Amino acid sequence: MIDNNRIVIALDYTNESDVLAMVDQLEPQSCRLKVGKELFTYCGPQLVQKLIDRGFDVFLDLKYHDIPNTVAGAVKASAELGVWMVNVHASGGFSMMKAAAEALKAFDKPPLLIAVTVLTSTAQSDLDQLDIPGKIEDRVLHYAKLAKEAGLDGVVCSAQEAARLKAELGPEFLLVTPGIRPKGADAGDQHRIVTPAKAITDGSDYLVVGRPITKASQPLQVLREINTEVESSLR
Ligand SMILES: O=C(O)c1cc(=O)[nH]c(=O)n1[C@@H]1O[C@H](COP(=O)(O)O)[C@@H](O)[C@H]1O
Repeated sequence: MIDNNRIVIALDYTNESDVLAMVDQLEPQSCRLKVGKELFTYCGPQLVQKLIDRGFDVFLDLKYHDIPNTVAGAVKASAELGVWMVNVHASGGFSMMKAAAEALKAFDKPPLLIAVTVLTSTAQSDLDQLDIPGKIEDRVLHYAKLAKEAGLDGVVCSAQEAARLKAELGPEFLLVTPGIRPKGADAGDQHRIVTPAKAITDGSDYLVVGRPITKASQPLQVLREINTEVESSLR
């Protein structure tokens, strides 16, 4: 069962003091935290451990994409760190995803393992430029089906694809959706954006939100507003 704590804050900072200045204002009951490539490269597993020790669920977003043996080892390391969620790139392929899922079988309380489908910063024109055929939403669905078959718990996608994915893959398969923008917020480099209310209504399980909160003059106020929007959409 998923609770009402649906927001995952993307801590895309460059140093520990900025992270802790933000995290000290937050409570584990009102959000989860995401550590991505930038922060992890600056501050490493020690900071992840500090966030876990403060009682937060941590999504380690390193988007592993490598040979199956290497990804299995990296996923195992993240489980040993005690994170709540970890991700791989679905485009790494079925064998790679399966190896990652297998690596977690040895753990009593493994992290949720999810696959990134097509990045929310990707537009149809980007796929065309890469000479990748087909529509984004079809590719997302195809990758999500492969991830489910490989034994993963869910996918990262845009909430624009959430309704279709929930209908095709069932309620238990988790949808983690970045590219969340409250009405009027700056899209930045994101292309496939959705409001918190629409994301929840369409079936997103967890909403990843970075800059709309972290760059706000009053981050806590924005988090509260988003949580209120989420709660009323869940009712
Ligand atoms: O895996 C992710 O978290 C991710 C996948 C994706 O498709 N798009 C995406 O934006 N993300 C991450 O989600 C966060 C979104 O941040 P904002 O655009 O600032 O809200 C960033 O930390 C991204 O690295």
